[in-house]
Amino acid sequence: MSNHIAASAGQIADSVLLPGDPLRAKFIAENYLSDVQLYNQIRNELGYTGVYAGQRVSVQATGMGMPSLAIYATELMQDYGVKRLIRVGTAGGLAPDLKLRDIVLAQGASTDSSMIQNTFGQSINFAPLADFELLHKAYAQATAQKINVHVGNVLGQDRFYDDEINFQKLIDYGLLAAEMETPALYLLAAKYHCQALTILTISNHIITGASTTPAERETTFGTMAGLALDTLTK
Ligand SMILES: O=P(O)(O)O[C@H]1O[C@H](CO)[C@@H](O)[C@H]1O
Ligand SMILES: O=c1cc[nH]c(=O)[nH]1
Repeated sequence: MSNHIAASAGQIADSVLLPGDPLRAKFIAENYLSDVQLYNQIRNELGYTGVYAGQRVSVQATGMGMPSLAIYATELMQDYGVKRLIRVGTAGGLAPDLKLRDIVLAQGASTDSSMIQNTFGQSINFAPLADFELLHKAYAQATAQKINVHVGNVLGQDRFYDDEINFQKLIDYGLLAAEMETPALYLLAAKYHCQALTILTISNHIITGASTTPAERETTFGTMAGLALDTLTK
């Protein structure tokens, strides 16, 4: 057991999906995994281990924002020896060509969080990057399954409600979408020499104001979850 995860040694697989929402963890475990064991209910941040395509995989909710994700990612890698982590999250679209339910592979993650500066100091702007092997596999799986994906830089922002941020400037510099966890995930994966990737579903568009319904989101989460699981196991 770690500070926030109740699993005993060996109960968590080497490969883990990381949704922010605990109910998304439950949805993935119930609809995609067989032989499922619930290993964590602390704070309702549900964690499950099961089997997908003959391989053990876990799914662990992280909560919202980098401080929360950092707790789960750190404990998974440091205390449970997890090696591969794929965040499966929602994001607000920024790029004009992004449509609702599109999928984004986060190649890099820009941020206004102080977490990078707290790690490296003021003079280094560390670039949080996806693991190339996972990114390449996810892209290949998406292509084989005719899932249209966008690949590029995303914003991991500290605040969901942020009146100060200049989204237009970020769009001008090619950022695709905004979410709240990926820079911390990529930073910590680098620290622990693990592989990490974020796959995002566009749940709303920040500029146009378009938004999906909860029911629509559930189906699209399925596409993202299947892609992440295939990336980890095939
Ligand atoms: O859907 P999840 O994975 O929680 O991700 C996005 O949704 C939350 C905000 O509503 C933030 O956590 C953001 O990153
Ligand atoms: O962080 C997020 C997640 C989904 N949609 C947004 O607009 N922001």
